Amino acid sequence: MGVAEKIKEIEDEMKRTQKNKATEYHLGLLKGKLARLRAQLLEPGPGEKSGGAGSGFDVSKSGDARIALVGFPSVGKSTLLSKITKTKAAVAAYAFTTLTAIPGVMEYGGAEIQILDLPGIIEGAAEGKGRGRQVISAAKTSDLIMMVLDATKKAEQRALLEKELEAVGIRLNKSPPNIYLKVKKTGGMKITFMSPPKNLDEKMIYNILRDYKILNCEVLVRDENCTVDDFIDVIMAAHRKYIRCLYVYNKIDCVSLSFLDQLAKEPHTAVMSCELDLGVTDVVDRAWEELNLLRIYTKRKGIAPDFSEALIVRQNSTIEDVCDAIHRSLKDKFKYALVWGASARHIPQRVGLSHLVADEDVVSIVSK
Ligand SMILES: Nc1nc2c(ncn2[C@@H]2O[C@H](COP(=O)(O)OP(=O)(O)OP(=O)(O)O)[C@@H](O)[C@H]2O)c(=O)[nH]1
Ligand SMILES: [K+]
Ligand SMILES: [Mg+2]
Repeated sequence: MGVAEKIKEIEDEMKRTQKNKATEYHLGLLKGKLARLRAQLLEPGPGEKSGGAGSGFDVSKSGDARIALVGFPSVGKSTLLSKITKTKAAVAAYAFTTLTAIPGVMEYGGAEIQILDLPGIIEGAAEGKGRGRQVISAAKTSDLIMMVLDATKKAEQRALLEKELEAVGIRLNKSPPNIYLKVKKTGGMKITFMSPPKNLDEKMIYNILRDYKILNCEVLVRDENCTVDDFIDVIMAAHRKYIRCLYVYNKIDCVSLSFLDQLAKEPHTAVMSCELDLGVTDVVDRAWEELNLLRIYTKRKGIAPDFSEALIVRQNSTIEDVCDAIHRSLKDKFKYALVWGASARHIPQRVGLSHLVADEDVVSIVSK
């Protein structure tokens, strides 16, 4: 039996099994097995390279961050790429117009963001339908997934896509579960809960670990809300990727205003019409926010700052991080910095290395 058939068999058994106290441990074990098989399915087959060199999906990363456009066919992914970058991808009303990964560069206030337009994916993509596997592997390399959805299509499309991404180990808008797991050579299993868990117990964890042949280890569950799925994610940590996701509903020119209002209220969601050029700049701004990056403009004494080139640092960065981004030894010569912008109490503010910077701050470093 092939891996795909084994997966199908387990999924069918899970559907058949009623959820109750008596079946809970058995279902937990099935979930664990399913996670293992799914990881196996993603391993490249004989003679098949992962990502597939030459397959049109091996795009090298460039710029400060990468955003992947993921969605069903003909939702407008390529239309969006053509709108926000200089790259022109083929756009057409038929499904699977795009067959490979097409990179473009989006300039955003001195930051350069790579946008990866991908072929449409369909239900069953995780199991290798269409080019699903390559598309999802490409999406896995991104810093943000923009899930492009068709506002005129049924609401289920979003859940279906989420399920496909889940199946290959992508976790959207989630943090890694707060569970510590250390595999050891000897000593048996030591399982500890920081507070009584609501959805997990020692027996469940013990059974799953045994099934994974992990017999010596230390487990500390730090969050009372952790579930069996979370625990399996921790065991499978090498195959899990936690990625931010912005849900983008396109084609709002074809829906009613009240429906539009309803969509726009969902979390991590933006709405647009590429056709009417409505909301596209808002989508771009929202994507930038979701990336959690800051643009810092440096300024030399007596010269106006250059806003065409930004230094990119992570959220919660300090002047010290800004120095490191400019040059590794700069902070050794650091005397103070002058800051103009949202992080400054007055303008300019004279600050030290520990000062937290904000997006679009202008910084001038004064050295000894
Ligand atoms: N009404 C409307 N149509 C749009 C909008 N944006 C794109 N389209 C149309 O939707 C169709 C599909 O657009 P594409 O950009 O090719 O879609 P895609 O998601 O890249 O499709 P695949 O590459 O086949 O997966 C085209 O006919 C576009 O003209 C929009 O905002 N409103
Ligand atoms: K299309
Ligand atoms: Mg396309």
